[in-house]
Amino acid sequence: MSGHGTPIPMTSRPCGPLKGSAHVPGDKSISHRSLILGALSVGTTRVTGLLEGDDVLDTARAMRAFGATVTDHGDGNWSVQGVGVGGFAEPENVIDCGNSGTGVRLIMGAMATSPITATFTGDASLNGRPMGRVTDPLALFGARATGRAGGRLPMTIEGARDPLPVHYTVPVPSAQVKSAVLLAALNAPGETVVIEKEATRDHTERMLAGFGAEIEVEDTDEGRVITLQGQPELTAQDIVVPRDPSSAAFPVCAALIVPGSDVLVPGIGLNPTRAGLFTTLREMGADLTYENERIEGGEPVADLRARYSPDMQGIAVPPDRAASMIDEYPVLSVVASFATGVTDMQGVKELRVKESDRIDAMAQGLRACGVDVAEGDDWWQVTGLGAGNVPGGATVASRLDHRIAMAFMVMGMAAQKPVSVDDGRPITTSFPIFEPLMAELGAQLVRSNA
Ligand SMILES: O=C(O)C1=C[C@@H](OP(=O)(O)O)[C@@H](O)[C@H](O)C1
Ligand SMILES: C=C(OP(=O)(O)O)C(=O)O
Repeated sequence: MSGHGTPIPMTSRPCGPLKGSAHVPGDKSISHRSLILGALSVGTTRVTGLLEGDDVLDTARAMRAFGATVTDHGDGNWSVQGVGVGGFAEPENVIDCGNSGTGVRLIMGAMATSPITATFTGDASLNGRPMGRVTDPLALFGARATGRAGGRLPMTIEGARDPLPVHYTVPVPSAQVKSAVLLAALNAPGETVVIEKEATRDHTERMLAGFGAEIEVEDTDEGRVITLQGQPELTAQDIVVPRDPSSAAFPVCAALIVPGSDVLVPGIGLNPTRAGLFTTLREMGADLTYENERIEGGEPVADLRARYSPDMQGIAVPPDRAASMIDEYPVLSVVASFATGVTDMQGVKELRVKESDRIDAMAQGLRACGVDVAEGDDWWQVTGLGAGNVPGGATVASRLDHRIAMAFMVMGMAAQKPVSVDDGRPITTSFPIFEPLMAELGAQLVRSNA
């Protein structure tokens, strides 16, 4: 998502019951990691079900720029011929990671312990996001970063020539920071230890083990202690990417608020570090069930069935659940508008440094649609109006943020009047088939202002 060109306004009109099956695309986090670890391994990694959203396509291009051979075989089947740990070549041009925080931060980590220099940039959203959280620990390995004021992109990273292993406690709950450190540690001789006080998504740890790295994870009083031995030979793998719970959130939440709906969302990854939204919705009284629970590729997977739930109630979402649903707060706040009572979301400061300040973007949009929102630095509260009582009828700024755009499209499906966003283009960063998939279920989305 470049942010250049002409915005595409999008409107969601109140619709009849949503019915049918929603096959959402592959997991974004696992897709990025498949390409990056594939590029760092020896042999050919085959990936099935890769998310072909802009964020992941930017990572694929970046891996080519560092010397890997990345091939699109069609239908989500990709292969990556890796260069091995320490084998990255110096890119000839600037690496443009588009809208993707995960892409840029993980790739910076992956190159920071090789004797090469690379310059990174992104769109207006990514260029406003903090990178110091990644470049601080990368400096401990011996890498040097030069960027704009406040640690912003564009930024040049000069990789460490003689990297040292590190011992690092991640100061913010961020899987991107943790992963950047672990990927940098791959090319540092000796043992790197990363500690996270709050557990965040663990796809990097799981996948590193799958590619043959020596990695140990221990839950202690200090938090999760991850120990990785440097300079392993990673061996190419076959990876089947589970469907993305963060994308499943949209058809699931839409079904809960649109009268008469009954939607099945099959094959969703339910890794506990990702499934917080579904737990929260069930606590609110949502008719959301897990069917056909199973293990696929080492990850828990289920078919989610969501039915219209007119009696949901606001709850206090525990702060220690935040990391497991961090990308889902925008759409949760939409569901909360259709519940009764207050939904209280605490410990969510990280929402302010995503593709947009998501508390501010949602608060302004929800208020414009007739919903009361209170907010502080790291919390916000939505006062629900009850099923069928949300006015809607506004055009909301999507701020180069796919989750904001999709959340308001979901709201328009069940509000009294249509809801529009000024620009729907960011949606393709993570959910390129959002429009046809939701239309197939019965949503009425049009590309223009109401
Ligand atoms: O590691 C990842 O794949 C991600 C981590 C999260 O970001 P933070 O690490 O900044 O919390 C999340 O918001 C993002 O969509 C994907
Ligand atoms: C925060 C997100 O992504 P990223 O940080 O990778 O841009 C997201 O997808 O909601």
